[in-house]
Amino acid sequence: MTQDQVTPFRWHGEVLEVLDQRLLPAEEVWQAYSDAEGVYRAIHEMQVRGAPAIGIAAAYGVVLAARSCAEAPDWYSRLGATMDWLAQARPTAVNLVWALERMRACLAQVADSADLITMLEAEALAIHREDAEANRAMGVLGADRILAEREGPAQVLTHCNTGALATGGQGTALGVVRELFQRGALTCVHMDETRPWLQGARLTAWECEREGMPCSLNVDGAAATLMAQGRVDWVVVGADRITANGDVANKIGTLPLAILARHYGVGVMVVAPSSTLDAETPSGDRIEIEERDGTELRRSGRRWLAPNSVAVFNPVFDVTPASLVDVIVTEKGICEAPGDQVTPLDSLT
Ligand SMILES: CSC[C@H]1O[C@H](OP(=O)(O)O)[C@H](O)[C@@H]1O
Repeated sequence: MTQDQVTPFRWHGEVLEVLDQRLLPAEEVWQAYSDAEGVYRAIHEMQVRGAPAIGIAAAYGVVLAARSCAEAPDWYSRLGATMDWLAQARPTAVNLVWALERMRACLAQVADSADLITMLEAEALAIHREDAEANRAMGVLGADRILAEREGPAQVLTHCNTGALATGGQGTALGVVRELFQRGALTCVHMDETRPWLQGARLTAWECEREGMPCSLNVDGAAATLMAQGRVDWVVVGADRITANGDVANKIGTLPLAILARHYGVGVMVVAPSSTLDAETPSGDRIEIEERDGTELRRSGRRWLAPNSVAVFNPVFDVTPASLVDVIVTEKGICEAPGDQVTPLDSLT
């Protein structure tokens, strides 16, 4: 893969290729799927991950399912059931459901099964394209906001992976970092390794190193010291779901970062496309937080990190209250101090 072609998937009309992110950075292995079952597995097992990316992958999964049932008399009901099933691949990122609802609305427009695949594929490609466009717009808005109140380049800290591997384009939070870098306005991007899945160490560092970005990897627990030493101007993170009151579900470890940032006077910027906004859920306490298997903490590959019998608490997301967020950026606008707004999503949609 050349430097400017980092992408989590490649669509070939009848096959979706997925870059297996479980194996990065050591190996670049592409898995090919020709049915929705494979795409479900790729999402559930986190071969492909990242809120926007799993929505896009699921949309392509619907096209693959349509190819397999377009001749069946019950193609409409079978595709509806497939969408319901794909929506269960992971519970927290609303982008998955949002993309499938887009596909469901497209399906409702199909009058003749002869048009089924063409129409669904066009919708999946549009969802992918629009995400890439949203990434570019958020990069500009987020970089402008960071540079608006400072002289000279910025030092930022990211959590998890929110780059090209997590989206259909240049990334959300990491897309803002890319924009700063391209403007010559990035001193350093500090990357939380992001235990236990290590998206920061394995994925964000891989993306940044490939592009020659000034970057530094740190254990999650070192973020406080970086802030105490004045080495972070902004914490810039993504999101998996932003509720009506502006609460933010994101990778586990985001909440403590926001608490630390408030203590040290560091800004917290959440960068997410409007497909991450969930006006139907009133507040963060109503979000289903995915818990994954304890083996993700007990072992790393063949190496045991803890006794096999030890109990494990492994929620892979947490909820940051709107009151601890300074700025939310979508491709459609910015919301300052969402915790002070009655309807914080209004300026973001
Ligand atoms: C722009 S990706 C948004 C979000 O998705 C990641 O979660 P996961 O790696 O488990 O799919 C992380 O929470 C990112 O911030």
